[in-house]
Amino acid sequence: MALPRPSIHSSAQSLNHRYAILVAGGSGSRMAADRPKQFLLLRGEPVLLHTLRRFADPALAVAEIIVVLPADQLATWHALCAQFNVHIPHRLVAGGATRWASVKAGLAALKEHGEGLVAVHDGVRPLVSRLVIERTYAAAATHAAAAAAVLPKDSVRLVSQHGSAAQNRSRLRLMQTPQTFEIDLLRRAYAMPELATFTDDATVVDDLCRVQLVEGDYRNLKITTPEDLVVAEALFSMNK
Ligand SMILES: Nc1ccn([C@@H]2O[C@H](COP(=O)(O)OP(=O)(O)OP(=O)(O)O)[C@@H](O)[C@H]2O)c(=O)n1
Ligand SMILES: C[C@](O)(CO)[C@H](O)COP(=O)(O)O
Repeated sequence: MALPRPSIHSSAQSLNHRYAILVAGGSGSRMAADRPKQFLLLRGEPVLLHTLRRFADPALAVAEIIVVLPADQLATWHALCAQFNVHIPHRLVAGGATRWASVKAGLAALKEHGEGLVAVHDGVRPLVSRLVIERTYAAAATHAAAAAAVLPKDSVRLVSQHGSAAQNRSRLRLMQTPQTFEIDLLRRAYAMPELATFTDDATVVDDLCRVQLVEGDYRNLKITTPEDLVVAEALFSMNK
């Protein structure tokens, strides 16, 4: 059961400190490319570089960006940063076997920051807009936990051994990232053991605090399978 938000702000000022963890520690098995999908090129540049740029927007005032990568891909990223002349400050962290483990590793790297807000974002959602990022930080400042989500556009059915049953899609939401939290809250959530039901950060936090949903964006797609890259190329020019 979700409890009322547990945290007490030491000062409104502390919640103005913004951090971001970009998780890019996966292998991209569903993309089945010759390299992890976060390194594939979108408009001639690595997907992850686009994502990093979105969070480095000065208007967002993110104080520190942590990038989580597979442990065996740190050198690849260093080489890409040299090749693409990347000078955006960020800290690199080796991830884990699951997304949960990678977020946890990113959080550990934020250890000297006790207060503030941290946005967790998939490194493979390169088209996220400043507006959506800003919305999650703003809602987390008020509600302690916030996540971007959109309404399903298709009809939805729940399948079982008896067949399938239509669902009321107006009561469903498709979860996106960023998912943004008070740092202390997210730390307490990630101190608990990993469960198979954790598919995003909201599911990790749910038992501690109600997660406020904010309007996401259909263009904020997660690059998962090959056709997503084609769609992302097309969407790029209409994304701000
Ligand atoms: N051990 C992992 C697994 C996933 N991720 C990150 O979590 C995001 C969402 O995961 P997903 O799309 O599933 O990425 P992959 O795990 O790379 O893809 P797949 O499941 O197809 O292997 C991605 O940015 C991915 O890099 C991560 O940081 N560490
Ligand atoms: C976190 C996420 O992007 C929210 O939609 C999603 O749950 C990640 O799922 P994946 O199976 O790890 O790609």
